[in-house]
Amino acid sequence: MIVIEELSAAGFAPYGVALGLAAGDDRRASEQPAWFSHPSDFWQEHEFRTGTEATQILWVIYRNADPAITQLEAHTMTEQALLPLTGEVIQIVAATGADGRPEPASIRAFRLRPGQGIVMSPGCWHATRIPQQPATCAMLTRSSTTRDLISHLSQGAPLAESRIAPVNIRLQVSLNEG
Ligand SMILES: NC(=O)N[C@@H](O)C(=O)O
Repeated sequence: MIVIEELSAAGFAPYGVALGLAAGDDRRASEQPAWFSHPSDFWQEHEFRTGTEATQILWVIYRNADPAITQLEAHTMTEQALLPLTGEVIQIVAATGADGRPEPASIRAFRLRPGQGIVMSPGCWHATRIPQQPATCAMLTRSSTTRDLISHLSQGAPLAESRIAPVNIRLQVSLNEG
């Protein structure tokens, strides 16, 4: 049973970068490019990398609330960012084990709230669930990875830029679950 954790920079570090958590003072103290003024602040959270292919913005609507996860997906050529817009999502992540499959001991689940986000490192195994209501998210990914995924999903073509692995995971969705 996997407990759903609140997102934290340290907790997500093995899988990528947590976004939207820096407190005001931390933003101002950062060495990263930033500007702070009365009308608006902007600061760099991450420089997104998609290798030699174009970076793509996807709008994604997640509707799956099933606490049982039977497969994880990993994109091998690019980072992937997920930014909840209209509601919370639960991101299940895992590192790769010595056998090249998701490492069971590394499986964790993080609650992503609007205003937060994550950047998953290339190869980060993942699946997404919603706690209740469907949620629209912005996703940054790699155009060729999306084309490759769609051809697999729609025509069964072999994956070139992603991997899918079977798993047997169950999220703890209530306190009285063991
Ligand atoms: N488009 C795309 O890559 N989607 C998946 O990675 C996903 O996690 O939804």
